[in-house]
Amino acid sequence: MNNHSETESSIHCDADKIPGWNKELELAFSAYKGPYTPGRIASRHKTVCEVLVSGAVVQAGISGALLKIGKQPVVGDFVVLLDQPELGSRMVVNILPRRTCLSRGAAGDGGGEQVIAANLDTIFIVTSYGKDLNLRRLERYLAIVYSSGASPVILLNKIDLEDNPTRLVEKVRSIAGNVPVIPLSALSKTGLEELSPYLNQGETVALIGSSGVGKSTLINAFLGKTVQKTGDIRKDDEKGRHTTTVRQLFLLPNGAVLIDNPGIREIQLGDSAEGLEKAFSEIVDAARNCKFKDCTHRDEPGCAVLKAVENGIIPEERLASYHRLTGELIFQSKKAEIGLKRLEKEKCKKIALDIKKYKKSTGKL
Ligand SMILES: Nc1nc2c(ncn2[C@@H]2O[C@H](COP(=O)(O)OP(=O)(O)OP(=O)(O)O)[C@@H](O)[C@H]2O)c(=O)[nH]1
Ligand SMILES: [Zn+2]
Repeated sequence: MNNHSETESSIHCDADKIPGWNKELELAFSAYKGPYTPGRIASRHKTVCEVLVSGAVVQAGISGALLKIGKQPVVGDFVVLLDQPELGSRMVVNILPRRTCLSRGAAGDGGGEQVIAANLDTIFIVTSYGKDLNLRRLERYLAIVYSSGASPVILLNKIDLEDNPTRLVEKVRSIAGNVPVIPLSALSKTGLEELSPYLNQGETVALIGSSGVGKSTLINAFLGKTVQKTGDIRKDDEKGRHTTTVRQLFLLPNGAVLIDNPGIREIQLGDSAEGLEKAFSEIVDAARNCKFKDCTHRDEPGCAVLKAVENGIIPEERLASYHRLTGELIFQSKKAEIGLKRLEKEKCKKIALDIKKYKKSTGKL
């Protein structure tokens, strides 16, 4: 395939610099001499990527050698491109070190983690008034975002549909700790200015949240035009139709970067132990006074967490949520372990077969 032609794309790159490029990346890239150029992944398809380079969006393939060692470029990645115009080829040959990365537990029985996007400064967890507002789901998102290394901000979209937004904002704040909770309406463009502190030049913000909460509408509002199709909500169950299909990076006129994520219906915790501790910091704090170091806060004597629940300091639902998510985490890591063991077994089998083949070919069998 000739992937060297510059593509027409909905992604705009007026800046003659790669957004988010910094000194650390410069240093990492300085190891590459010759026909190599830096770029940033704007969208990833199965075998091709759209890549922001200085002042343009280009298409590039992914080097087989890179995939072979398990490196998968994702949206937001800063990459090294090998340009060979004489061969009509442009390839992503390496991924520069990731500052932060948003992952989720991989689907299927192999366990492990799947990186969704990289090099994010802030993650907007978008939820909306109505049935989507689910504190337990927000707690899960918070744990995932904390473990990514990016800072979470909760957006409560569709305030135009709510008579008493303050009550709901307070409800969300009760589980959010120090995380900002911002009520807004993407459709009527109210409250959007509250987001400007997170959208400075060179900063990268990703949006996550269920399908239909208004992520695409929000991106369109920021860009001042329709770049992402939005879906109508089915009246009966308020579940959004899945309208966004590709995870994509958008450049705002001021040089900030927004990354949309298609509605993630079921997001698993992956390897978010640290994130979980941050999302439930009041439980972790209370647990320091438990009698036993390995207290599970279920029925042990001298459990300071259970006492805090009894005294109404920690809501019972918070502890139940913590238990449920901790259980999931243990399940995920077991799954990953089983997956690894299976992989090892397969590897051993292959080595044994190779030895057999070798012996056969040399007449030793
Ligand atoms: N009333 C109201 N409706 C909104 C608002 N924001 C978005 N919507 C509507 O909600 C529906 C879903 O919005 P989208 O922007 O497509 O949602 P999404 O989160 O991008 O969904 P996916 O692409 O499936 O992940 C559309 O019909 C929007 O017009 C808002 O602030 N108020
Ligand atoms: Zn305890």
